[in-house]
Amino acid sequence: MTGAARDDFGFDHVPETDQSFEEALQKARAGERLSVANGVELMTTGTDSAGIDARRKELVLEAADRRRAEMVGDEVTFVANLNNNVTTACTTGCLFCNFKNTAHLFESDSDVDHQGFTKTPAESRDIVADAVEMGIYEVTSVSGLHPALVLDEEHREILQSYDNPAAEVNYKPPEVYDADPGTYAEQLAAMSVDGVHVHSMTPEEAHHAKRGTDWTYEEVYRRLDAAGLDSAPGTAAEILVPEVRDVICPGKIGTDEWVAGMEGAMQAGLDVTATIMYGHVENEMHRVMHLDVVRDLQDRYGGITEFVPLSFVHQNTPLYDRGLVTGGATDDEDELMVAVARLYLDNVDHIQSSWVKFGNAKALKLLNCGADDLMGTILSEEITKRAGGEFGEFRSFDEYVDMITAIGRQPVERSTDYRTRRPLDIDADTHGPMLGPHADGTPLLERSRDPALADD
Ligand SMILES: C[S@@+](CC[C@H](N)C(=O)[O-])C[C@H]1O[C@@H](n2cnc3c(N)ncnc32)[C@H](O)[C@@H]1O
Ligand SMILES: Nc1c(NC[C@H](O)[C@H](O)[C@H](O)CO)[nH]c(=O)[nH]c1=O
Ligand SMILES: N[C@@H](Cc1ccc(O)cc1)C(=O)O
Ligand code: SF4
Repeated sequence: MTGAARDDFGFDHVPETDQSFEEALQKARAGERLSVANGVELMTTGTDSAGIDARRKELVLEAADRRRAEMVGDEVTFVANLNNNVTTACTTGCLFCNFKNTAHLFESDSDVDHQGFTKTPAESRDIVADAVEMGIYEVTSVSGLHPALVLDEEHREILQSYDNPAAEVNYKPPEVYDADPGTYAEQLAAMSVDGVHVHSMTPEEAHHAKRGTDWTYEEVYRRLDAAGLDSAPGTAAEILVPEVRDVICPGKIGTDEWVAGMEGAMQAGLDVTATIMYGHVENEMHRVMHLDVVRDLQDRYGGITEFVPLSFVHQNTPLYDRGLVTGGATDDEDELMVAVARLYLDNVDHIQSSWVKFGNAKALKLLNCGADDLMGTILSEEITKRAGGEFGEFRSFDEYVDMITAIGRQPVERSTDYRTRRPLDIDADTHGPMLGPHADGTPLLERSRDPALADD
């Protein structure tokens, strides 16, 4: 187990079943659909004894690795992408998050210093344009819920029509703040440089983009699509069980709302990803219940391109500061999370191993536990770094080739939706992206217009 005192929360859902580990393993090996009880048996290496059994764990990892090979083969994919976070101002206050800064600090009359930022649409465009010139295929943009951020001008008018917009619908006009983020539509349009793929608007952000209106998620995502959105990240999922959300993110949308947001995105024709953020107060039952919500959603809509296990980074977070946790997931837990995700999610093709959360060595190990994707180049990172993560903000194509060939697999540059795939020539002298609108095979940083980056 982790250092988390998980028994202290009095949860209704606990990792207990009337099933056996052996039966669950046998079903997993046979490719049969697993029940929640089966998943818990695998995730705990058996509820018949406490702690992780090393021999049983190896059997679960082996079954998941074999399933990965059957489902998607030996290629390891990654995407040439940039993270561009628009603002760190947020009013939600999730206890696992150190990315956000309390939104009122951003107001012009605040004299409290803070490390946060808000970019205007023009600033976002410049940052994305530079990365597109370097050869990226995708920009990922996730942000805090800034009170001045609205979907579009029609949304702003609706919010302004309330008697007390700040109290009723969490809206304050941009004039109150030092920097104006514009609207979501303006930000998406600004980031849509030369056809680069824009991956943005989590269900939490979509909820913010519809606050105070009777718009459906489908309608909101259609408007965002028209503004330039290409696919949506399924973060804000955390653990999709209400009793866990009550502890770690009471201000956030609930499980049903997250599902409704994802459904709306898929109804609007967008691909989505799905995530889990684990290794804090939750137990193995919660993790598997979460996988069940994702599998059910995928059965109904089929638009989830990948599942991303995000291991909780604890160092600088309120959960850790307040003593609610004493650490994150152990190596055993990370391995079993990836493996059981592969075995449980029989309808999701790709499982991501995140080097920014795990570091290179563990990320590679997880590619032998059921994962087949190694994330993206990202070029900059704020969420993990601010939480205390230590694995940097960028990986080059050369590093990707070195890492993936070191475990005997084939590196493949992918599009966000995985439909376009380019196996890399591992014998070439240098490796760079080829799929982005301006990509020509030159290594990413060599083509930067920003001298500070090019000198790296
Ligand atoms: C920081 S939020 C930004 C987007 C938006 N505000 C939202 O909540 O969807 C994106 C995701 O980062 C992840 N995250 C935040 N803090 C983290 C931490 N300390 N460790 C791991 N993941 C974290 C959470 O899964 C969260 O949903
Ligand atoms: N896993 C993390 C990601 N993943 C996003 C991917 O890089 C990519 O955008 C997605 O696969 C869609 O193509 N990004 C982070 O910033 N941090 C992560 O931990
Ligand atoms: N930005 C998120 C991760 C993420 C983004 C997009 C995705 O599709 C998946 C995961 C984080 O750092 O935690
Ligand atoms: S996870 Fe998202 S919603 Fe929660 S505090 Fe962080 S930025 Fe805000």
